[in-house]
Amino acid sequence: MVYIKDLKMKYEDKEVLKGINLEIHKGQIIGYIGPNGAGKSTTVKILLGIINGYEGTVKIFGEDISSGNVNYKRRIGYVPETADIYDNLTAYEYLTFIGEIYGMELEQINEKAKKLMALFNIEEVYHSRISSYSKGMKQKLLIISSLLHNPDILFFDEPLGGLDANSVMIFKEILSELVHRGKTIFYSSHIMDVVEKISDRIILLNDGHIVADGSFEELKEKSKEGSLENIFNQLTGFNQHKEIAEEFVAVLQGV
Ligand SMILES: Nc1ncnc2c1ncn2[C@@H]1O[C@H](COP(=O)(O)OP(=O)(O)OP(=O)(O)O)[C@@H](O)[C@H]1O
Repeated sequence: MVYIKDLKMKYEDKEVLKGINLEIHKGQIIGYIGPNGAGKSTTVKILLGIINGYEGTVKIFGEDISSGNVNYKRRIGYVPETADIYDNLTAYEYLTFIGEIYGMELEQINEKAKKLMALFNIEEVYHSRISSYSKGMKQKLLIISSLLHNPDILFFDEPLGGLDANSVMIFKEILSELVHRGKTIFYSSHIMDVVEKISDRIILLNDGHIVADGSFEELKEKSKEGSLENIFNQLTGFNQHKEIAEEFVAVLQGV
């Protein structure tokens, strides 16, 4: 589904991706993790064709995305880390707009959208302006808009922001149901216990390189660490959380 060969990306002089190689197969949930600023969103944005100027080869559904053919985007769904949602619109208007971009029929969009809003318990705001939504309600709308056109690959960048515990449970079940039906999911997040539980394969990006790639069990065996959080700390060479926290509080107190 996704083929990445020797992917490099620079912003001005700053080298963010330093040669990434990756193949992702159908029906997998990939947990894509790494420290802040490691280049996770950059990778996703390259795959989505949002940013150019990279070096290397990127193929989606077997086709090189630099060919200029953007048809592959019809088969992709995306929940960005931060979304510029048109919040003067109502959900009805927004989802109609998104659905039509993907070539769906108005009636089909409306029927699906209403049902999905109801399943997420936000049907009563279908005709309210998005600006009046809570954070979690907006996030549910974003999730719905990424899935409405039934895409084959899903890119989720920190998708749980603002969701309550019940909705998180529903969302995790949705992911496993989608994967059962042959969808492929690329899931980038800092919430390690969720990544640990849902991912078939975990990829850790650090300093522009992939430093770990395997199932949670494989990573655990290799690094001899317990939780994914511990493995993350070990592989990114981080063990000063206590000292940093103490110093932080000392600075606050003017010690
Ligand atoms: N448009 C841009 N122009 C210049 N530098 C950028 C731009 N976008 C990202 N960067 C830089 O590239 C690096 C990687 O950013 P990116 O957003 O891909 O990281 P990330 O792994 O998703 O981080 P986080 O976990 O904090 O979301 C950062 O140092 C960031 O400052």
